[in-house]
Amino acid sequence: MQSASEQPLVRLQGVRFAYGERAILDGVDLSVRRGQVVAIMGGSGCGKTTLLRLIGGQLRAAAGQVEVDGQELGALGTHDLYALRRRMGMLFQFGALFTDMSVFENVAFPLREHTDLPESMLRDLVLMKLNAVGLRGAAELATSELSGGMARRVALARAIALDPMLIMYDEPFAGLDPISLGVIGQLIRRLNDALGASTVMVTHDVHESLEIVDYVYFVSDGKIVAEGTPEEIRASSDAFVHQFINAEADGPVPFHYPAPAFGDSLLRGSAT
Ligand SMILES: Nc1ncnc2c1ncn2[C@@H]1O[C@H](COP(=O)(O)OP(=O)(O)OP(=O)(O)O)[C@@H](O)[C@H]1O
Repeated sequence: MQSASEQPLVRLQGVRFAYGERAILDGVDLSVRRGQVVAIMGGSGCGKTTLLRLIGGQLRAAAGQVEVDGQELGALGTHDLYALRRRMGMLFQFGALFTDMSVFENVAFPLREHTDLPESMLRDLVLMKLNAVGLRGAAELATSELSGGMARRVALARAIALDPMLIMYDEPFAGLDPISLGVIGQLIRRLNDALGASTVMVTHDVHESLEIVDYVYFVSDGKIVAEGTPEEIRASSDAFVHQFINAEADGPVPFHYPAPAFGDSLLRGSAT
């Protein structure tokens, strides 16, 4: 039997999920070992965010198991699920900040919500988190005074405010210039290691991610179609991986939505 420290922090086995009749995931196996930064990649709409929401317990699998820190989410009651969720930091697309609060108050928010810390301790903690993302000096700024890259860093500081064991990011690089993108990538890695946490991130930025992650899963058609370390991914001869990392328009994922031959459509004088 594996000891707790050898057990993956996150383990999905045979996970199926559907929105109504529409199957999104079908037999997904995936695991995140403690201390790892893992990327989930795949085309638009393939179910990456859905995977994060299943791990975060906001959605329940229709079949299979989702385990976090040895606990099977499907078996947890609301109270235990909330307790587990408190130990996860989540930064969903663009990590919207509260615009009517200062940088300091944005990071303080989860601490005020979930703890009864005295104000002086709370202040020290917020400043430590802001320091970790290089923005201690920006504590009193309004969110309107931040650049896009700075706002993302504040969102990161907020996501780690409660020292999570698992940090999840959905498209952490979206909309960033190349320099901020590099800064955020390095921060994701550094914060993970400094906190002794594990990280799962959903991203389209293959090259940035391969620099900082330990392992990558590729999702397509509801399944994991490829996986490996960055070295294995770079060396992979798998057609899907090749298409994805070289940003080719056509490959196993076709450029064209299925349609009758173009000539037939034109002859019929219809768009289909
Ligand atoms: N609440 C919902 N109800 C019904 N369908 C949904 C819902 N949320 C998402 N979907 C559909 O499920 C599929 C998977 O969505 P998901 O957001 O997980 O994809 P994704 O891989 O994260 O996409 P993207 O990279 O474009 O963000 C999409 O086709 C989406 O349209």
